[in-house]
Amino acid sequence: MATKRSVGTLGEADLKGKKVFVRADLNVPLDDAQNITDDTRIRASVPTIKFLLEKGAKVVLASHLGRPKGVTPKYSLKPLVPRLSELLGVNVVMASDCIGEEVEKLAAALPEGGVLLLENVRFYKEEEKNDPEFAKKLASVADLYVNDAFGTAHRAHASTEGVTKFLKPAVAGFLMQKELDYLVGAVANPKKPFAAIVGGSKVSTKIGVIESLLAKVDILILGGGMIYTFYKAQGYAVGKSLVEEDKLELATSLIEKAKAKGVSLLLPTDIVVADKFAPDAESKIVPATAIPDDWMGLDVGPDATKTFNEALDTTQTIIWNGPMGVFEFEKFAAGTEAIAKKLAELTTSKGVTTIIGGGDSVAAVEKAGLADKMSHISTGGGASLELLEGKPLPGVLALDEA
Ligand SMILES: Nc1ncnc2c1ncn2[C@@H]1O[C@H](COP(=O)(O)OP(=O)(O)O)[C@@H](O)[C@H]1O
Ligand SMILES: O=C(OP(=O)(O)O)[C@H](O)COP(=O)(O)O
Repeated sequence: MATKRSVGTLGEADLKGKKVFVRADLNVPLDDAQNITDDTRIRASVPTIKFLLEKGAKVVLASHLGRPKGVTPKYSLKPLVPRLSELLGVNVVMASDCIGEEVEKLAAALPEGGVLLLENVRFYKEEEKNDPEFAKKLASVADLYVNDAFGTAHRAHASTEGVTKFLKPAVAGFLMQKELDYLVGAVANPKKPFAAIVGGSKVSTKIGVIESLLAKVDILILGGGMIYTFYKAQGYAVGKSLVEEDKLELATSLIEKAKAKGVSLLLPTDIVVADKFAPDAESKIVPATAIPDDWMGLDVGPDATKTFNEALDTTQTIIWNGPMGVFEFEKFAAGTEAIAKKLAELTTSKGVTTIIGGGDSVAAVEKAGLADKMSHISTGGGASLELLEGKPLPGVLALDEA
């Protein structure tokens, strides 16, 4: 297994009075009014932080939110403060930056059992560049490091990887440990037939994962924004749908590879198209081969759902990452809801192992009220897929050995 599991964890170390830099993945979905629409990732981060507070530590909490280019108010972590404070039972103090003088002062003033939330680390381009100077600045306000950001463990960024060069010990939090324990086990030896369902909008990241998935799975179902690149590669018209022009050749070769490996690669046969990207768009169901000009595919159609369900009925293990459509808009939520229902039914009535990963996929399952019916809800979509591929997760590799 490429990602070692025996990472150091929070033990009985003397934490009293220590400043602990906790990297969490608080990348939660927010609506236009900055309300949190799914707080799964915040709730999942609570046990580690609470443990530290109960031991008398001072927590400096860091996360990214979204993919901002520079300082962008829309991606501030401020809207998370009330919910975090409520869940932790303390008044979380928020800094207006993640490094610098103000942060240093606030960190120095933290009482035992206090929490300082830093502003979005991705407001600095140095974060994603894993810049050592930036990592050093982040590290300078703490005594030790805890990484609980499983959802970001596949990124070698300053706050997930670089910072471990400056803070020792560097250990995994409870969420990180729980995710690795479950996923490494389930993925190393999946009960077969094994299916992966991949959708969502992060096409350029996820299309690369598909190649490795073909070596592991028996069935690969594609949905979401992923599919239009495949259609275009096959010569179909895709209207205004999401397409990654530079991935067309890759899509063609993936279709061929799936055939050669005997993997059943299922692309939707029908699509729900919209005349604009909006909740009140006009919509209609069309064959995947006949997407009209000026329309865009925003969900998979009912025939596709039927075919997917039949294929899933034959499986023993299913990993799902990425919604089938723009489920945030009611008109385009049916394909995603159908998958959520099918997986819940297979888990509860047939004992199929179902693993759901990714902020938005989990939000969709929560929205459908089915989260407690799945075998494992993972806080990482891309991270769980990369783990499944057998790729090392830099955020995990950087931690101390147990
Ligand atoms: N056909 C589509 N066109 C554009 N966006 C889509 C489409 N289908 C799904 N999406 C969007 O994909 C987003 C989730 O993508 P992604 O971040 O890759 O998933 P996850 O967070 O589960 O890993 C959702 O906000 C959803 O609206
Ligand atoms: O939401 C996340 O990933 P996911 O959508 O694959 O679950 C993580 O917070 C990582 O975010 P990134 O893909 O912008 O690095």
